[in-house]
Parts: sequence; structure tokens; C-alpha cells
Amino acid sequence: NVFKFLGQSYRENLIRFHEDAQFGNKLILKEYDFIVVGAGAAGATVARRLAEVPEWNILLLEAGGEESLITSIPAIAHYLQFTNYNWGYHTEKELHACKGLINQKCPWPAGKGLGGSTIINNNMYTRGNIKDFDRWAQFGNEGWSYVDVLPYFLKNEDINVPDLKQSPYHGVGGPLPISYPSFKSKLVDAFLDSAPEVGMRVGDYNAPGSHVVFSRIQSTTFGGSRVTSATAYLQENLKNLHILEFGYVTKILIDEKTNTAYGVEFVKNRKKRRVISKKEVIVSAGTFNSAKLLMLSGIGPKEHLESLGIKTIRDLRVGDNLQEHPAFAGLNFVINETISFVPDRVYRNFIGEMIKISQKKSWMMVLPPEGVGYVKTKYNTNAGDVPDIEYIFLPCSIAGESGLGGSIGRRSMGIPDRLYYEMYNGSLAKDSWSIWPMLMYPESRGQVRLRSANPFDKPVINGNFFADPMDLNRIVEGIKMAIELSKTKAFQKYGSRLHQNPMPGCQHLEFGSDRYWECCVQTMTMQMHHQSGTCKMGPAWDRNAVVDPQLKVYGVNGLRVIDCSIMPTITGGHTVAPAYMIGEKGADLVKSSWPTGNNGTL
Ligand SMILES: Cc1cc2nc3c(=O)[nH]c(=O)nc-3n(C[C@H](O)[C@H](O)[C@H](O)COP(=O)(O)OP(=O)(O)OC[C@H]3O[C@@H](n4cnc5c(N)ncnc54)[C@H](O)[C@@H]3O)c2cc1C
Repeated sequence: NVFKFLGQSYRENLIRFHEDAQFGNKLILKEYDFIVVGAGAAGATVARRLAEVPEWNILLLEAGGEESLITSIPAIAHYLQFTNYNWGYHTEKELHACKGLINQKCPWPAGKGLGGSTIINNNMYTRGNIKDFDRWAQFGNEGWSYVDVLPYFLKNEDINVPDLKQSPYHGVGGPLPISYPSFKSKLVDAFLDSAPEVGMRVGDYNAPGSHVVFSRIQSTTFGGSRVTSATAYLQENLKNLHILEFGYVTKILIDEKTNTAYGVEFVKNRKKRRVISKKEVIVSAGTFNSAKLLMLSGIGPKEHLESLGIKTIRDLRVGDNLQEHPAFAGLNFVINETISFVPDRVYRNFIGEMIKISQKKSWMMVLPPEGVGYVKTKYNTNAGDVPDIEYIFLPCSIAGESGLGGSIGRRSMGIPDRLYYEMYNGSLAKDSWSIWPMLMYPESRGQVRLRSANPFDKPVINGNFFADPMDLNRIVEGIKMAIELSKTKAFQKYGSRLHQNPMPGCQHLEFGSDRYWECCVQTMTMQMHHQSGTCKMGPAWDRNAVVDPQLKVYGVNGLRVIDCSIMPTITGGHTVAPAYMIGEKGADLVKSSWPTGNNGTL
């Protein structure tokens, strides 16, 4: 009975996915100490860390499924937005943004599956500015200053960049490998070489005191492959951590007499079920869905819940304070040499490209962005090292897309064909590069609301981008600075020149004027998908706070939110590193509420 034995061992190995009929896995239990909703960057981290306490059992419920071999290829991140790994949300019509995009709505992806948005993101690892966290602490969030959170960034990280291994600001031995992409283009070298020509230097943007620098991207990859939160935190087969895929949580169960959360309702295989929590329910469903789930459960703005016939348990400003990093992705600098990532060329030579993967020389191992630069515009009045624009450098541009596989980038941004072809006619599928100037600290705030009381309806999202005109001014300045950068010797070596077809809808304005660029940004707005802030963390006196600095929902026992939605203000950079940090710190906050002796806290 060797086969039976092997089969059994194989199944035991897969036991972490409960109720997987294919492998005869077991049913989940009726009750757990902790239930974590959502297996994204923060949720996977929290669940794994809580499972370090052997006497607790934990259920991790995730609405999507497992990642795959395909999702491990960094270069195809944009393709994944057209799969079930994306919740596929859109804003409503925006007043000041996305005016030229399909249906005049901004597409707003969010990842779905074990790994959450880390399955479909662009792998950029940037922690933000130290002042971002000091500001959170100054708002009254004790325990969240830079000094407080740095240990959690370090705990999460396993730095693979040789030069940074000795840095006290990088972690070694944590679950998440951080590497430079395995392959580097000549164009990113030009980007780095251009820095001194504009008074900048190359440095480690994740170290304090050097946040105004140019750099290659530190990425959440290992050996050229994507590393998700599931790969980093959920590979081990822990007996006390049960993971349920395709379990869509529809409501948090709250005892109204005691104001205590005691479990969740979820749907799997079209069946509605309940599971009970003995200690806490932890909501880590991401900025849109954490807000949505709270509101569906009666926690949210009273006037809104009442209008949908949902009984209000706690009147809190859930769904307000939505923040994001808008950007402009339309700049296209054409060059004279064949050194760019041109998808048509790469995909036509598919077999050759596969061979190059084994030699670590393939474009498939490059993230679409290769470099970042943090700069201060003329509007920046911050003292010291606090930039207001991030340059995202790409060895390609959306105009480079045409032919094979050549519409995914622009389609993911919602750019209609007419706008695309008129704008980029003459430079399609040519060698080019781009800089996307990204606004780091938006003044404008958006909002998430329920469309109905039906948990399967998509939320109503208003980005409210550029409601504060300063947000637009800064991006325009970033565009002009990027154009100046293209004139440096480093870029002129390749004959870089801006493709100058005027943008449809903006032709009436003088090409290159501030008004012209404002029009371009508002027509073809691009986003970074760093949604955050809808379950704001704040002290008791903050009327807009949803959770306290322990991440407990105000007025409800046994309920926390642990993900990017708790950010009072968005961090200056991409948000995955802070999401992991919030997960790590959140897990320690939970552990310290339920002391058990040695529980693995910092
Ligand atoms: C396309 C894209 C590109 C990005 N690129 C970058 C980048 O390059 N660098 C960077 O730093 N950041 C990037 N980000 C942002 C970054 O990935 C997120 O900030 C981070 O993953 C957020 O972590 P989270 O835990 O808050 O939520 P998520 O990682 O989104 O996880 C939430 C999880 O909850 C699950 N869930 C939601 N509702 C339910 C429910 N009702 N029941 C059960 N489960 C549910 C979801 O399916 C998901 O798995 C990108 C994001 C996107 C979408």
C-alpha cells in the first residue's frame, strides 16, 4: 500500500487549503480563536503571525483562489488585470479626471486571491518617507512613529541587494525577499546617469535621510519571479492555520446586546454559512472591501446605511478619506536604438525569450517600471527630504504597444482606441521610454459607499481626483521636469525626443503649456492603485476615525481592521511595504491583547 501512503502524505501536505474537494481535504471547524478576512499583503501576514501561537487556531477566509505559474512572471502584471485575480472596480464619472477614458471612468483594480493585490501588483518595494509615520503619531496614533514601525519593516524583509545587506535599514531573514530585478536595461542606466546632471544623486530611497534620490527599483521578486504575500507567509503547512479559498465573506456577525463581533457569514459554492470567532474577527479585505464589509455589517455613516435599509450598529465615517496616487502615463520619449522593451518584438521571439529567462537576460524578468526618482517641485515647501513627485521610469512607453500582445497596458488604463491611435500615431511599437510622474501626497479625498445592501454588488467609488487643484499643479510640474531630464546627455546619447502629437481634446491649447498638460492629465489620468484610508486610524477625539491606534473598531468589541484602509494619510511611495508593516504590527497588537507567554512578538 505504498500508493495509499504516498497519497495520504500528499494530501496532508495540502491540508492548509481546507475543503478542497479534489484532494479530500477536511471541512473547516465550527469555531476558531481568530478569523481573518482576506489573504492579501496584510491579511496573510496577520494570519501567519497569529498561528505562531500554538494554542490558538486561526481561519483565513479568502474570496479568490490560489496564484499560478503565470502570475509569477513580473512583466505580465498588466495582463492579470483581465483575469479573476482582479475585483475589476471603476470609479463613477469623475468631475476632474479620467475624462478621455472609456465611459469617462477610472479603472481601479484590486487583487483577489491568496496574495491579494500582491498577485497583480508591479512588485515595487518602497516604504515611504519617515515623516509619513511620524505624522501618523503626531495625529495621536501612539506607537506608529517611524521608530516604532521600522522594526516591523525589518521583520518582513529579506534583502537580497548585496550593497544593502549591511544597512541597518534593511532586514535579513524575513519572509519577503527584496531584490533588484534580475535583468537591467541600458535605459535604466541612462536614467541613473542623468541624476547628477540635474543635481540629484543615486541612493537607497528606503533609508532615512535619502528620500530625494534616483534608484533602480527594489522589488518583491526572487530570482526574477514575483513573490506574493501567500508565497512569503502561507507556504508552510501549519496545523493551526486553516485556509479557505473562494470563501466570500458577506457579513460580520455582531451581538448587539454586548456590541461584540462573534463570527462571520460567508458564501462558498453558493451556500451561505457561518463560522464563529472566540476571540476576534480581523478584517483585512483591502481598502475597498474592508469598508464595504463594515458597512454591510451595520458599521458606517448612519445616513448612508439607513438609506439602504441597513440597521446602524455604529455610526462611523467608514468609506471616507479614500486616498490614492494619481499620475500621468502619457509621456513617450522616442529613441534611435533598439534597446527598449517593445512587447511586439519580445513576443514574436517567444522561444528566444524563454531561453533568455534561463540566462537571466529576459525582458520577462523586468517589472514594467525599472527605476524611481523622488523629486521636489517648485510648489514643495517641505523642509528637508520630503519630495512631492515620484518619477516612475520605464524602458518602454504605452506607445510602444502595438502588434502582438500590444494593447494590454493601455486597456488596463481604460484608454480608448481613438485617443490612443491619434495620440501615438507615428511612434507605435517603436523603441521608447517613459517617466510617469506620480503625485505623492494628494490633498483631495475620495469616498467608498455601498451600491446596495447586496454584498455581491460592486461598491460606489468616487476618487474625487484633483478636487484640490494643487494636486494637478504638482503633476504638471513633474511632467515638465521629466521633459527637462530627457534633455540630459545621458538620455541624449540615445537621441531621446518627446513624441509631440497633441492629445485629442487638448489640441486647442498651446502644446507644452501648463494648461495643455493639465488637460492631458485630466483626460488620460493614470492611477497607481494605492487605495488607502477608508477605515481611518485615529485617536478617540478624531470624529473621522474608524479604528483606534490598536486597530480596534470604535465601539465594537472583538473586531479589528488590519490593512491599508487604516492609513490616516497615504504614505509617500507605493503601498505594499506599508501594508506588510501594518500586518506585522497589527499581529503584535492582537497578540499583546491576549497574552500567552512566548508568542513571538518583537
Ligand atoms: C494593479 C496594482 C498594482 C500595484 N502595484 C504596486 C507596486 O508595484 N508596489 C506597491 O508597493 N504597491 C502596489 N500596489 C498596491 C499594493 O499591492 C497594495 O497596497 C497592497 O497589496 C494592499 O494590501 P492589503 O492587505 O490592504 O489589501 P490586498 O492585498 O488587496 O488584499 C485584500 C484581500 O482581501 C480579499 N477580500 C476582499 N473582500 C473579501 C471578502 N468579502 N471575503 C473574503 N476575502 C475578501 C481580497 O480578495 C484580497 O485577497 C498595486 C496594486 C494594484 C491593484
